[in-house]
Amino acid sequence: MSAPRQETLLSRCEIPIIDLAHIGTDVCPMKSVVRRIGQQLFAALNDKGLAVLVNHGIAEGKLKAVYADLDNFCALPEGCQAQYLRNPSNNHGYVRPGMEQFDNTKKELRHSFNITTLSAATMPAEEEVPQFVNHAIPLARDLTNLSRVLLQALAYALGLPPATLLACHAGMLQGDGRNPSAMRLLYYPPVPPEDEGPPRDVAYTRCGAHSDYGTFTLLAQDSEGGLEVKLNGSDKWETVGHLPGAILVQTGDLLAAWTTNLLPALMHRVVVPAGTYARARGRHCVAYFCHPDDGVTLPALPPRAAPVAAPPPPYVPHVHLTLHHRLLNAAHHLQKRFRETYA
Ligand SMILES: O=C(O)CCC(=O)C(=O)O
Ligand SMILES: [Fe+2]
Repeated sequence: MSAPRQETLLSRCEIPIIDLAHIGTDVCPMKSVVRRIGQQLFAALNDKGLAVLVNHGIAEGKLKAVYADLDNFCALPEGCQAQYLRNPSNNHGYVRPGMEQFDNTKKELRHSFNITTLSAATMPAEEEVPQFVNHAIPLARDLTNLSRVLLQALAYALGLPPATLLACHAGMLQGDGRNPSAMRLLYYPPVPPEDEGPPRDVAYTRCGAHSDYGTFTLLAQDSEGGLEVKLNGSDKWETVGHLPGAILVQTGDLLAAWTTNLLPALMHRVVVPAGTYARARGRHCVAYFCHPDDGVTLPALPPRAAPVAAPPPPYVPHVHLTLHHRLLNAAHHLQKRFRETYA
């Protein structure tokens, strides 16, 4: 008898799907389409904390190519990988399993390659991972352009002139040190079978519970599963599931702080899937963390014309993200979170 199919948020149609057809990664999309996307995105982030983007124009092949490149990078000798280790001053580079921990009670099995600048000199060389640069740079540009569309859409939905948020995020992946946005390639290796695992008191996970630190995150994942979220207002972990070709968008800490929780930050984690077969398979994902430029002050939000369906959950700010200081201290918030999570 086959195993029962797992119910997920996607299989139950509980995550709003936003169709970006007619936009692609165009730099100059149509106003009416952007306005409609803004309304849908605002409603989804307000109600759930995440949405699914389809017809976004980023071909699946581009994702598969970087997944394979990261596999090849992870197979290099440690000494060779060491040239590309994460630089704490710009967050660019390779993060070995255990170097970044969200949950200190478990061993987090995850390889990441953070890309914060598009300079080829900072990426694996052609003779080490052929095509890494040729695949990663166009994908990073596509995800930056997609983020720019969403920033315009959000501005409309928040009642701001459409270019307002774009102007606050002008430095995304420009590599000039004024904006901490990053594209992160992730590979979660197979997890040893339970009976061959580490001593009983050490548990494995893939990524401990956290919310992301910036404005929003775009997430493309393969079909292996394991991503779980707590929807807005809920304390229950739920499995997201997989929609082929789709990209998730989820709210980060800064958008939550700026909107005083009208758009709350989404708590999420990646667990090791149950069963020997699923544990023995690796998982791949690309995350794009969209952040405002360091030092910008996000504009005050106009009062909302109509109340949203449900009042936002009470906003409990990080001490350094209080109402008075949150806008000036985005960079400070990020540095604090990096200190907490990186060994
Ligand atoms: O792998 C995933 O699906 C999520 C990764 C993640 O949450 C992160 O790197 O911040
Ligand atoms: Fe995350």
